[in-house]
Amino acid sequence: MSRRLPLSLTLAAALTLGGGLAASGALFLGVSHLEYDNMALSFGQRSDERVAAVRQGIEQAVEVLTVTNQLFARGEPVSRDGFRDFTAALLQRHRYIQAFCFHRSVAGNARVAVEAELSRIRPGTVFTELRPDGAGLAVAPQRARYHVVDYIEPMAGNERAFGLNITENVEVMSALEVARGEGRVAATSLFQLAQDARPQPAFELIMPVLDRHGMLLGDTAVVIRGPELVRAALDNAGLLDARDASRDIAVSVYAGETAERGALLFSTGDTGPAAANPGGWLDRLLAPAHSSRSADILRVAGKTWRVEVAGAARPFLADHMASTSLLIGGILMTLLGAAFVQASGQRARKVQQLVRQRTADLRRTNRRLVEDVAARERAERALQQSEQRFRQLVSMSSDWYWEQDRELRFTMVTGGFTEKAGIAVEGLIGKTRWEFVPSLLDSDSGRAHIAQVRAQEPFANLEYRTVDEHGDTRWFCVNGQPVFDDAGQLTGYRGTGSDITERKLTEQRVHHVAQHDALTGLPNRSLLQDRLSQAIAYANRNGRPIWVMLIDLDRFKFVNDSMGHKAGDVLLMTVAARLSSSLRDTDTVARLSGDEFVVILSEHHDEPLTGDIVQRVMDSVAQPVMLGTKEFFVTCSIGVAVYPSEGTPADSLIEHADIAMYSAKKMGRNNFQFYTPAMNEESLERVRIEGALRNALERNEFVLHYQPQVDLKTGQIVGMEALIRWKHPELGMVPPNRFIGIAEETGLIVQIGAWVLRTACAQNKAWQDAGLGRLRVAVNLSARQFGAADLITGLEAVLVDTALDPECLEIELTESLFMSDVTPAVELLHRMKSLGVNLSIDDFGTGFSSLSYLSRFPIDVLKIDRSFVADITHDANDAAIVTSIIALAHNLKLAVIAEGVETLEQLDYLRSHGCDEMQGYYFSKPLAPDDFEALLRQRRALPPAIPETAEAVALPV
Ligand SMILES: Nc1nc2c(ncn2[C@@H]2O[C@@H]3COP(=O)(O)O[C@H]4[C@@H](O)[C@H](n5cnc6c(=O)[nH]c(N)nc65)O[C@@H]4COP(=O)(O)O[C@H]3[C@H]2O)c(=O)[nH]1
Repeated sequence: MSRRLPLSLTLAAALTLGGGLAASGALFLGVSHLEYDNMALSFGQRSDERVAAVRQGIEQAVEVLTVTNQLFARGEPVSRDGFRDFTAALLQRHRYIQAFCFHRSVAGNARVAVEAELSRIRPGTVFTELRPDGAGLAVAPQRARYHVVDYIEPMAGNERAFGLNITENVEVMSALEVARGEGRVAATSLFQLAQDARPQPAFELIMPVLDRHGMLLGDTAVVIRGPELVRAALDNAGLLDARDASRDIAVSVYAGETAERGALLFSTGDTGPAAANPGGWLDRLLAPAHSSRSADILRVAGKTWRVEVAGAARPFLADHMASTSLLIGGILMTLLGAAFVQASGQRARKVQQLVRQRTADLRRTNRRLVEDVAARERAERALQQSEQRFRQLVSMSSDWYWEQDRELRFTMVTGGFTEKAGIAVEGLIGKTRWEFVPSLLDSDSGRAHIAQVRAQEPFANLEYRTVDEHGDTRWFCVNGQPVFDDAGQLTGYRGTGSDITERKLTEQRVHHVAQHDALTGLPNRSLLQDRLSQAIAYANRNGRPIWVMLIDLDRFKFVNDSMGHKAGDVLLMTVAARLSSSLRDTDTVARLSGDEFVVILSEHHDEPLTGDIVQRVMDSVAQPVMLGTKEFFVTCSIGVAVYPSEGTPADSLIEHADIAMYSAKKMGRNNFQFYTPAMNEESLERVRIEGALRNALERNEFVLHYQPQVDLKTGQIVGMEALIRWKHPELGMVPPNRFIGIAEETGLIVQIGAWVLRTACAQNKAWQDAGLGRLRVAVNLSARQFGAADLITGLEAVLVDTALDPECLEIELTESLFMSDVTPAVELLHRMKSLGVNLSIDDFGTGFSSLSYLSRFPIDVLKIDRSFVADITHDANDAAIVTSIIALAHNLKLAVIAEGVETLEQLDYLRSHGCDEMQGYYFSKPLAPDDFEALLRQRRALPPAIPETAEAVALPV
């Protein structure tokens, strides 16, 4: 790489330098010529000013003399005092005047008189003349005529001139002649002023004084100090002012046409030819013709005056500042311009290099940029797609997206919040969540949320409730997390929200369903427990008792079975409504199960708890109910447990109410009982029974008793019902009513029932084998057994094993077995019937829902429940029911057997209405097998009926 010398000029720089210098020089010359012209013009003006001032000064002196001459020319005598006063003012004003004089023309013979006159003014005054050698004064010789100084002012300083004769002064006299000839003021040549201590050139202006006839009386003259006149004239014109540049200019005044030294009147400097060009060599070089010198000739007072003016030498710069500045500035600018061009050129080369480098760099950068742009475009596309996906997802999802600022105020809510939440976004923007939903400030979850966001923590699943624009309640669920900047400062929150109103409503419905009975809408067992806990807490707080009532409908089973489930449901709903309306709103009515209801009564100060409340409940239930077209009367049994009371812990209230209710039922239904500890004993006994029952079979504690069934026509025993008895070693003989229900509840009835069936069949076969007659044995079949899968096979096996003729076996079924689902029950009955056994319906009339089903059932016998039989002789209703059952059975070709016959009246009634058989204490109680066998052997019988009383249906045997 070649190295360039630092001083090597570029062509552009050299051209700039050359051009700039040439232009600067040309400009300098042009401007300097203008400056010279200006200088000449200025000098001319100043010179003219000075010439005019000199002229004016001399003319002013002429004017003064002319005025003074008028004083004497009037022809009137002029007093010496008047002359003094007259001239005093003029002398004061015109200081260059040496003296005012009046020369009187005096004849030679009048010399003495005049000298005497003058001596009076100034003693010793005589006529004097200048010596011819000019050395002082001498007494004038005798002349024919004198021209003496008669008046002179001021006297002081001019005393020697007083009485001076001037006839011998050629200069003065010739001037007088000129003045007399021209009739105006004339000036003398210069002379040295004799009376002045400091000799200076002076001249005299003179003007003749003539009488009326033109005779010369004398003349007036003014002696003038020449330099002072010129100085005063210049001064009056302001040309000697120190501020004026008078020092720059010299003025010379000559009394004459030429500049002779002897004629020099006044001078401030050299104004000769040497001052023609006062500048230096540069001026001579630049403007050789330039001159600052002038010479003017004036003609004043009959004399020529030469006024020369010359400019003083001045530094070149004083008059050429502009051109010089221009030149220097031009040179500097040229140098700077050249330097700039030089630098620019060098920089341009560097820039070129740099540009090449940068271009290469730029190409590389550009390639990278193109790659970056492509990558960025890909990233932006991906971001757009991502954002589009996000927006689509948000719009499709039930969620919305929200953002808050650092003050936790909403700044944005997207994702169709308005459509999804039913609330305008504007109502949310600018508010905090708790300003939007003030209830958050009052709830535990709300306060916890506020503390959480103030601690700048994320939060999730915050659920709260608000009201939309239609006034509907809406539930929201929101999640959020804080947003921080790079410095870790919180900038806000963002998150998602969703409308969970449907879910909440579903939850509420589920919760309601979970806690309420579907049929009656009353609280169920679960909610009952909650309400009970609250009531107990209330009781504990206030010291007031609560009552828990367990209400069980009497004979609901009958309604349900006889009228169908729908009627049963209607009844339950009616009772539920009546219970609710008969109690206060603060009391709880719940459905426990089936036909069991629980009421919680809390005592209030205005209404103590009394038995009247219970009675009121019973009365409300006991109102007639319309089920379809029929009117029913339903009663209920109520057990009441009181809290607090001895022996009833809080968690046993319902159990104790249940025990009390059982007690009420046992007392004959439509009744209520308060729980007592004794009732609990019975309950405990149930528990004991249940425990003992599990071992009873193994321990052979069961036995069967048999109750004879008698044909009402023949009076003969035609069969017997097998009734189980339990001989417990401690409890003694336990009747079936005390343990059959428990056995059914526990399922033990299936095994017990199988034992009964086998034992009864075996016993019957044994008695038949013993020749005690072809009897029929009736065995109760419980609902649990009826539903057992091995019912048919078990029955078959028993018949096979005992070899009893199936016709000698009667299975007693209850109506409720068929009510839940008729079709499978009918099928099962047919399969049982196909084995050859007889089927009877026990307790008929207490629960059958639809008699029309009877025709579909393959049954043989209807057993009239003993509750109807008990009152047939007293109660027309029951009698009518029994009559109807008998008629119905016979219409269906079924036999009818009445159980619970205890009196002859009952027997007669039944017999008279065509009942086929009877069973009851009137004939025999259930008997132990030995006793029953003895009865058979005795051949005990009823008196036979009168044959024509009724159409009978033969019972199978
Ligand atoms: N007041 C009165 N009662 C009379 C009269 N005649 C008979 N009885 C009683 O009436 C009940 C008739 O039996 P049930 O209706 O089948 O009613 C039976 C039956 O439902 C059930 N039961 C008895 N034994 C069995 C059994 O082996 N299996 C099943 N599943 N249930 C049984 O226990 C119930 C009660 O049986 P028991 O106490 O033996 O009571 C028997 C019997 O002693 C009378 O003139 N007046």
